[in-house]
Amino acid sequence: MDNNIEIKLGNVGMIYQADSNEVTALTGVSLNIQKGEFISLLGPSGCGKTTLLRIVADLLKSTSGEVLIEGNTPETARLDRKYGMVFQSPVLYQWRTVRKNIELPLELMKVKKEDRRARAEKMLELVGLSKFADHYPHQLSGGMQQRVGIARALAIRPEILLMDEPFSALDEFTREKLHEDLLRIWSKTNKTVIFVTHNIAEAVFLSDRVCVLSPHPGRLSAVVDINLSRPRTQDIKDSHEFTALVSKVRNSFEGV
Ligand SMILES: Nc1ncnc2c1ncn2[C@@H]1O[C@H](COP(=O)(O)OP(=O)(O)OP(=O)(O)O)[C@@H](O)[C@H]1O
Repeated sequence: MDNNIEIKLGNVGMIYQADSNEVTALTGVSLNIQKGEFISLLGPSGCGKTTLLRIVADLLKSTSGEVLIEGNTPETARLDRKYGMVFQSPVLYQWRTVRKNIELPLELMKVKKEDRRARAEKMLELVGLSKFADHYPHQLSGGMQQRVGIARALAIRPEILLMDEPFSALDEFTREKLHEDLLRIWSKTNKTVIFVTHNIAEAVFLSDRVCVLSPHPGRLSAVVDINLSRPRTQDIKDSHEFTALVSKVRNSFEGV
């Protein structure tokens, strides 16, 4: 086995039972994800992106196939706290300060107070919010709240960061800034990232590989290598290579 493979998906399928109907959300998804890789799951609404992310996270069990996280089940990986999750809405506790929101998972893990404090400080610095540690969520912009969500996910020191359309509710300017910030954080922390999106340019800008999911039924129709140099800044979007990759990804959808 390749020691560098962190996540192995073998012929993963998911059939939901909805009343008397069956919905095939995913069929035959096979993919190996390397440690430290930045992967996007890209596709239109209903192609099974969230389903696949939830299967990896052990929030759902696939109905066929196999998922291995460093050779173990997703359940083992979850219990070992290998996952950090970031959702479209950061779900912050309004009565807790930014610092206290970031400390919350550490409290649940019974991490000592001084250690919690120190880790939260480090995370605040990483996401550029040190000055806002004692603010409450409603005092922050949407982009800042999402940074708190990222800091909280990273506080438990997960190996794998699972992100479900984390920036889709943000305006274009904020989103672009967060793209660059996320890449900086990723390069500093060496996490494996699975990033769900339906935005082609976002997937190309961020990823090492873009996994294209096509609908009816949800399946992996292509995996496109994004061999753009790093670090990446917004001006890369003006390059011929970038536009060529966006076209290549767009042309790899089937039945959309
Ligand atoms: N709990 C459920 N019961 C029945 N069908 C479901 C359930 N959850 C999802 N589905 C169906 O499975 C398919 C894939 O859904 P999923 O949410 O994974 O897609 P998605 O690509 O993440 O979509 P979106 O971009 O809109 O979030 C869809 O047809 C959806 O209707």
